Amino acid sequence: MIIEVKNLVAGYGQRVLIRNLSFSVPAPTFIAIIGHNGAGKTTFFKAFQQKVAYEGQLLVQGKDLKQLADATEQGLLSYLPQKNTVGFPIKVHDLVVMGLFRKKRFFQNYNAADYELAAQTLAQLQLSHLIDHDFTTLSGGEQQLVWLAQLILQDAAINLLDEPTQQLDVYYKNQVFNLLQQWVHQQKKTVLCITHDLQNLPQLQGYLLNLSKPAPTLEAITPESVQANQAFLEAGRQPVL
Ligand SMILES: Nc1ncnc2c1ncn2[C@@H]1O[C@H](COP(=O)(O)OP(=O)(O)OP(=O)(O)O)[C@@H](O)[C@H]1O
Repeated sequence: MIIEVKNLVAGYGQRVLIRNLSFSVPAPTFIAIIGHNGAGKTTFFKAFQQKVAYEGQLLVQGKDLKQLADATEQGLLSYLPQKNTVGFPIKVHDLVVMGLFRKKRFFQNYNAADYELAAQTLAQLQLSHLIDHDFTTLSGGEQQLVWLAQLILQDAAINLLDEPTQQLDVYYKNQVFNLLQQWVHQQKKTVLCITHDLQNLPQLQGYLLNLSKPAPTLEAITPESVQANQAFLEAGRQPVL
C-alpha cells in the first residue's frame, strides 16, 4: 500500500476536525482534497508531517509515520505549503536546484548537471524566461510555479500540495493539473492536492476526498461526482463545534 489512513482523529484541543478517517491508496494516483474553509484539509497534511497530534495510524509504504523521523529525507514525502516566502534575494534557478537536497551532503555545491535538471524542470513549466530573475520580484503565481518546480526536483513518492493552483491564471491552472496527472501516470507519483478549483477536476483521473462530509471517503472523480460535491459544498457548512 502506498498510503493507509487508519481511524485518524485529529484537531486542536477540544476541536476535532478529522473524525475517524480511514482509506487506503494501493497504487499511484491523484487525490483532490476538497472541503470548506476550515474543514481540516491543511490539518490533515500537518498530521502527515507530525505537526499536529493525532490518534490512529498514518502509514506510507507500510511504514508508520510516527516511527519514521525522516520521511522527507528518505524521499517518501514532500510538502508544498499554501504560503511560502523567502526573505532575501535569490535567483530562481538557485532556489529550484535546492529541491535536489537529498542528493547532497551538507555544504556540498550543486553542479552543472544539477542546474541542468533545474533548467529542464523550469522549461517543463514554461518558466525558462525567469531562470535568472530574483525570486522575490516575481508575481505570486510565478512564485507558486517556482516552488512547484522545486518540489518536482525532490522526486518524492508521495506529494502533499496545499492549494498549488490558488494564485494561478486559468491557463496555468489547467497546465498544472495536467502536469500533476502526467506525473502520476508517467513517474508513478502519488499526489494529494488540496484545492478549491473544482471546475478543473472533471477531466482528471483519480479520487476526491471531501473533508466537509460527515464521513469522508475516496470517491472516484467523474463529472457527476465533482458536480455532486460542488452542490454539497455550495449548500453550506456544518456549524463549527
Ligand atoms: N494551531 C492551531 N490551533 C488551533 N486551531 C487551529 C490551529 N491551526 C488551525 N486551526 C483551526 O483549525 C481549523 C482548520 O484549519 P485548516 O487549516 O486545517 O483548514 P483548511 O481546511 O485547510 O482551510 P482553508 O480551505 O481555509 O485553507 C481552522 O478553523 C483553524 O482556525
